[in-house]
Amino acid sequence: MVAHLLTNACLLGWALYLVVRLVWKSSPLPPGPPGWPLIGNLLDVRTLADAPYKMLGAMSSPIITLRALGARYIILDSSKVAEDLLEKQSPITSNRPHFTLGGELVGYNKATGFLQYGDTHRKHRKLFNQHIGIKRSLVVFYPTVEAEAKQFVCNLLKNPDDLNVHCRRTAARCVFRISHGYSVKHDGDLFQEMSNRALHIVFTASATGFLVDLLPILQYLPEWFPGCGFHKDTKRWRKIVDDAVNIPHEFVLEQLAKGDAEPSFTSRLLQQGLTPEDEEILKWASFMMHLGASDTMPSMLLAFFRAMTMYPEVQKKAQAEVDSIVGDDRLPTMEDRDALPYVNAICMEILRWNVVLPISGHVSTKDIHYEGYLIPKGSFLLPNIWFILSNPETYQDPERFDPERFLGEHQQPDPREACFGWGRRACPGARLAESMLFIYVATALATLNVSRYVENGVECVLTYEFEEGLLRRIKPFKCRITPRSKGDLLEG
Ligand code: HEM
Repeated sequence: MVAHLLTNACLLGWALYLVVRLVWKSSPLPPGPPGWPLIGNLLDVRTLADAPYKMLGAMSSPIITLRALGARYIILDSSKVAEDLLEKQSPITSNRPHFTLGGELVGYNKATGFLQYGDTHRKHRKLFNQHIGIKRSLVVFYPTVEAEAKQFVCNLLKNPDDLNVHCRRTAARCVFRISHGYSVKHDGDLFQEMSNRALHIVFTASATGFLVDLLPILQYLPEWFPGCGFHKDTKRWRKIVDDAVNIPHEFVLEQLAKGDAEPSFTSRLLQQGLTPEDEEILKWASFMMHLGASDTMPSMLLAFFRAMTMYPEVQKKAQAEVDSIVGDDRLPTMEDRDALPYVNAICMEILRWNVVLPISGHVSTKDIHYEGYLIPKGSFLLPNIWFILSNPETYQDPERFDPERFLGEHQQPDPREACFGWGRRACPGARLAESMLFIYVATALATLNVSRYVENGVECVLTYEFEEGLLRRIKPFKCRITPRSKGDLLEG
């Protein structure tokens, strides 16, 4: 009798389980554009990789599915959806796509941004949070940022036509001092060259690694096998990346041994005493700071110069604010930040107007049931940062550079809640990036005038234009840079 009851209960339980699974699994995927036979939405995925902003917001749903080659790409087209999935469900939406060539073979899978979600990633984040994520520890680096901003405007005034080069160089210099306490000496500096080459490899490897990512078995086949020529490059690339990670780290160890180390992210952590495993984590986290900053920071500075050229009235208003608070006998510092709301609004508008990383990539590690849709385990979750920050329903006249949108009574949403991403993969360099942006912008406003470039007696008019690509870089442009009366403060 008891056995009979037990059998019935088991059968009933099993039937209930099947029904629940069926209902759960039968939820549809979020909607998406129709695909082609065999290739599905492969062409849309290609557009997504080449010029994400071209196809974004094309559908009325804030969550869209593209399907290609057996993979699902779920595009998150609103802040709410991104927050619901990446922030509120972060334990199961914080993984990264797996890269065989760039990741495993070249070694980038040890860098924060590429790590699979888990204990090692959590340790990386802890280092960032403790040392550049909170104001108390970040203040140590303010004097460095202020000194580098001053050096930047000096160099720019000597050679104003090289704006692009100066923006790249100053971002690299500033971050090297913060990460390793190393001062880049000159063009072609060994450390800087190593870092540039290693950073370049991550893009080349992800472009050429497509086939190996699709067919990981290729990594085990010999170099002479058709399609396996990548092995030759891989060994060379791995050495370049290893050097860029290890050599600056060894430099800090030497400086510490001599008692001569400039305070830096690396030196401060090494002084605490680390296990070999944690030291390895530190090396990659420090290296990752360069990758995090290398395209974003120069692009933010260029956007500032472009905006000042296009909107002279914004520049005038900001200069008046800086002059009234800072006076004319010193340069701005981080201490002035709270007293300069208009300058802060310019920085926020740069972050909204100039979205360098239009899209980021997470992977779900469990099935997710959201708003009646099923997002299966292993889907790519792609928050559409560019669209969120350019949606005309949120930001009126989005192509216009308008700091006023963040001031007064009816403020538009703060772009910092989207431009740095959401959840456990959100940018750990956000506070540092914001501080750098503020100091560079305030220092430039205090010391320079930016205006339209004049060629053959004709003023060059700039418009809102960016280059296509996975990173949305500002198109090269010319502007006129001249000193303000505070130019004498730059001496010495
Ligand atoms: C204005 C400049 C910057 C912007 C707009 C920016 C934006 C972003 C975005 C959108 C992500 C991806 C978030 C996600 O996947 O959800 C990211 C990741 C990251 N950023 Fe930044 N970033 C900036 C500057 C920096 C700087 C200066 C650093 C240096 C510390 C940095 C370090 C990183 C790292 C390490 C990651 C990977 C985080 C992880 O995977 O856990 N970023 N950033």
